[in-house]
Amino acid sequence: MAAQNATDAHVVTEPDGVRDREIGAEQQHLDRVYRRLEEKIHEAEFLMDDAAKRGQVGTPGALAERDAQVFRAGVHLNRLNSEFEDFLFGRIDLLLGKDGKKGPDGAYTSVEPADDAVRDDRAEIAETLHIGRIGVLDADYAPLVIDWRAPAAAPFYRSTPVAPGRVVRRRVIRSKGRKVLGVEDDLLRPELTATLGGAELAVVGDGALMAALGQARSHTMRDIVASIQAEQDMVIRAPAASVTEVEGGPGTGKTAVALHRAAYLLYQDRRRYAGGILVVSPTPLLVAYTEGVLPSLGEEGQVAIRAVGNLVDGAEADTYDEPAVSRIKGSSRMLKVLRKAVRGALDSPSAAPSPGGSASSADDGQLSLDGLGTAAPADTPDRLRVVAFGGRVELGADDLRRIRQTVLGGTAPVNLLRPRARRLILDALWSKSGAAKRYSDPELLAEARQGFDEDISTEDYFLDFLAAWWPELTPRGVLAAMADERRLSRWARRVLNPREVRLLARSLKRLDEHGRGPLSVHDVALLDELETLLGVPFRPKQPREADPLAHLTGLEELMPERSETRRERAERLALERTDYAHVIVDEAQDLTPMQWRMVGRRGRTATWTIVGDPAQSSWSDPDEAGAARDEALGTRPRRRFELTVNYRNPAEIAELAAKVLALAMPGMRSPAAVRSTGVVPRFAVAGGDLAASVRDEALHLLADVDGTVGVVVPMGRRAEARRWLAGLGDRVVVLGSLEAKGLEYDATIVVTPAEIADESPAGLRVLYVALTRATQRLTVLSGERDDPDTEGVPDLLRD
Ligand SMILES: Nc1ncnc2c1ncn2[C@@H]1O[C@H](COP(=O)(O)OP(=O)(O)OP(=O)(O)O)[C@@H](O)[C@H]1O
Repeated sequence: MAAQNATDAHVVTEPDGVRDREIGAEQQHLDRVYRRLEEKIHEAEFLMDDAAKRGQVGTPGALAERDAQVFRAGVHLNRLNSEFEDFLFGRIDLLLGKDGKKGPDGAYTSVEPADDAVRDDRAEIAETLHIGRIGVLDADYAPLVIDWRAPAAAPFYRSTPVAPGRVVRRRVIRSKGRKVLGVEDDLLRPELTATLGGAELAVVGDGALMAALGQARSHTMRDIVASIQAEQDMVIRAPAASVTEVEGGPGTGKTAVALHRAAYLLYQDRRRYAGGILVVSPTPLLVAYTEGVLPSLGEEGQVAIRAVGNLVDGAEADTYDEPAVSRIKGSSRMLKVLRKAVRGALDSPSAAPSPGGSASSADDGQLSLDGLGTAAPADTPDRLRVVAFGGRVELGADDLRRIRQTVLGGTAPVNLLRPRARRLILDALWSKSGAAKRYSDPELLAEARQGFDEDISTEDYFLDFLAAWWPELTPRGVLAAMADERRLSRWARRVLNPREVRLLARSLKRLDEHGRGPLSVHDVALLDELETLLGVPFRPKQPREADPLAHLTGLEELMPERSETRRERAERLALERTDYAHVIVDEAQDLTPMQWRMVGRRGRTATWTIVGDPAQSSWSDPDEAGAARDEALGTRPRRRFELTVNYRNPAEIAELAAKVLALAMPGMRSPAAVRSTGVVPRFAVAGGDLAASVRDEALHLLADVDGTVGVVVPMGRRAEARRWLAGLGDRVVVLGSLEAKGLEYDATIVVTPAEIADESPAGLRVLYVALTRATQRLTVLSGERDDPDTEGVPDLLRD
């Protein structure tokens, strides 16, 4: 059943004066809470003051103690200050519980009422709990406010008239600063005559959910903490173990639920999750839209929200490839191509960060060597010549090729193979020098060999040769090397067809020879894969400079620098690829196979929450993406939830969108809209001047709604559409069809639907996304290609 707990609940029209009296009662409670908060702020300030004084003692112990105290007090003060505004939002009035046990928050723990709590449909309220963004206890440790994430707050969200538990009345309190503005009640046991302190329980208002949904939208998402619905609450509070998968149509609250879940997990187990929750979002626009939600829930800094194109440090994708190229770059076939490319790129100098390698010759010692890659500084040397024991020893192109092939034989990361290559080169030189024959005594032989190795391998020429012949490759460099169509077709043989090779190579020409230049969203997953395939070689740590505490602790003496052990290296590599404790994937249906691999690497030991809607997928091959998702999640058990109610679109808009859903995914059900506005979508037809039509429609909608207007255009029309709408103010936003994902506006114009649908194989699903962004008004503006009928209804949206 749909979780319309607030909408199903019984609502009573209150007699005059009741509302004011009830608001007054809540005001009194809020005043008490504020007095208590002020006391706590004084306590925190005192603690900081005291801690600062202790710091003056100056011993290392006192310093550490001061730091810890100041930190704790600072966090405390910060939380109190930031959550001071509007943090009390709910109240539940409860029957007597089955047992009389209280939890750590001071509330009774029983979910079910006592057998004798109700007699002849009459009952006395036994407990009243106020719910807020943080918990506040009074001086006697009785709860003034319960944290919304505490178990005692769950009935506020979960109780329905069908399963009310102990809840008789649920109240949403609206306040601003210190002032209570209003209350909205739902009666969950309408059959009861309940009393509180002898007086009959009052019921006020027409439902908090509807009040929340009717508000004008701004450019940022609001939290839904005061009106979370029962089916949403089940997801938010689901145990963190393994994988929680959530599916639901547009507007069912998936993004909101995912963010509230992050806050809930932090509350449940802060030690485990602090700093370790990653939220992967499809676009930077959605990141910007949602990033205020967690701070409004009192969680700042512990959760990283990153767009999928910004997951790799230092790589900010700001470009979209055309659909045919995205399909190639996102496909798991790329893995084979990249594996070949990292090995092949050793012969393409641009893949190295800076061309090294031109070695100078020298004949001034017992040994000299000469890396003869002289044609151009960046060329790979094809000969190595040393003078040893008075004679010349040379490795030619064939020798070097053989050594390289031997070293590259396995699947180890290419950048980590240089030590092995170096060893084989020295072996080959030694063997060619014939020196082994001169020593019959094995000890002398070993000594001579050691000397030979040390002498050669410390010479600058040899180091230069190695740097040129086996350069450290960078992911960007390899990507740039793939822009060479001839080379790419070698690496992609039997994986990509010639047309695909051409498209891929051409799209990478945006980058210069070292891979600098604008990256597309799909390039980023390739870079991440390349980084794994290449490996990050160990670099000895630079001695640390001026650590002020070093002389106090003596730690430097206790821990001298050592070379890295294999285990340390494994740990370091694991750390470098930041691994999160929990990964939340929003709009999961859009991740390509290569992106799943990238995200999977960030959650190898994580628990997961994955929210998405297959009907909104812009990826053309859901089966391939599904397989990559399975691989990223491994064998972890999964728990599935479905969200069934659309809180965003009025029924009139949802019905229209359902027509496209029926074309895009026949048989798929769209979620039930929770409200209707009575305003049907408007159909308009652009005359000869599309720009003027779009502008006119935008002006209409600006007059119709108080909040935002989103204009969704085909990806290729983004730049011109921005010009068409210039000067209309910041309530109007232009979006390419792929950028509309996850966002919402009070009013939306969908421009030339057929063009959006034709943009890619997943175009109909992309159009479905565009049609489901509006909370109040929708205008569909057709062009010629839409074949509109006399009413202006485009072919795609007719019955
Ligand atoms: N319980 C609720 N109370 C108030 N508003 C809600 C509730 N649930 C969802 N909403 C609102 O409904 C809108 C849609 O929510 P959200 O963006 O999380 O949905 P979604 O499932 O991620 O949608 P889409 O798949 O289309 O991106 C938001 O404005 C959100 O605040």
